[in-house]
Amino acid sequence: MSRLEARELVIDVPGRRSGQALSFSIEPGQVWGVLGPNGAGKTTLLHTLAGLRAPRGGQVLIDGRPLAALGRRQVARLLGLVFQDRQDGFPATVRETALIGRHPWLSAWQMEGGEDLRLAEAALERLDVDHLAERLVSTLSGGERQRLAIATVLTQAPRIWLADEPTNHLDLHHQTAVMALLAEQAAEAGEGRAVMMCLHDLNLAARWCDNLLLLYPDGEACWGPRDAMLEPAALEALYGQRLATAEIDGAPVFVPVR
Ligand SMILES: Nc1ncnc2c1ncn2[C@@H]1O[C@H](COP(=O)(O)OP(=O)(O)OP(=O)(O)O)[C@@H](O)[C@H]1O
Repeated sequence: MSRLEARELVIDVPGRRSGQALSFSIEPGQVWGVLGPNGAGKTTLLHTLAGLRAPRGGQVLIDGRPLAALGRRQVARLLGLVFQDRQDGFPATVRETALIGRHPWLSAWQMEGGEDLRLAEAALERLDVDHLAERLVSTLSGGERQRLAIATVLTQAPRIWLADEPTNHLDLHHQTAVMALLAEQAAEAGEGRAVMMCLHDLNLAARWCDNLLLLYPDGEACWGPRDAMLEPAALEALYGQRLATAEIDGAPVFVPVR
């Protein structure tokens, strides 16, 4: 079990005055969504929580220990990040790429073993890219790449998931499948994981997240249980966009109004 905590955290958005200090804790079993318009700082927040960017102030802690005090390998075992953008570093197949998820668990020159391969194959199958295992990543479609990125983190098997727009490029079926996977990671009996994701789709957030953090372009923020945060007037202010609201299957649905 691992909990991820932001304590008086001030993220460093270049060229912007320091925004609100963020103090929240993502508990095992919880699924948090980060909402906000383009440029609000969602990716910056996720990268700061992952220890890839220094904050202007405050701390990130895992199970009460400052991230800065943990080694990179230990962080990589505990925390997985699905990036919004990715480049092909060198030619690699889909299977080889998924296996990169095992690197935090191997020593410097250790080759992946049978169990690593089994985990990678299971993750590729779960993300519906197992039929592409021999293909070069450079030949994949946008949605296939996105599913491989998630399969790679699934192979890594972290206790904490940070996902930057995990449904980017995905068709409706795969959007739902990925949200179900992330919810399942959080809910897993006995070993629930802490999950936080940035989302642009309010309706996915309303359906799948239990806590929401709203990030405004001026650095202000608010967070809390989903139902309290899905206030139409607050969401309209967040996006500068009028919304119509309905309820389907017990969950609110938001539609932009022209
Ligand atoms: N290296 C950098 N140099 C200058 N500005 C930067 C840099 N990195 C990020 N920014 C700026 O910081 C702001 C926050 O960026 P960030 O990627 O966190 O936003 P976001 O909320 O994830 O946006 P989006 O919804 O478009 O993905 C943006 O205005 C961006 O242009």
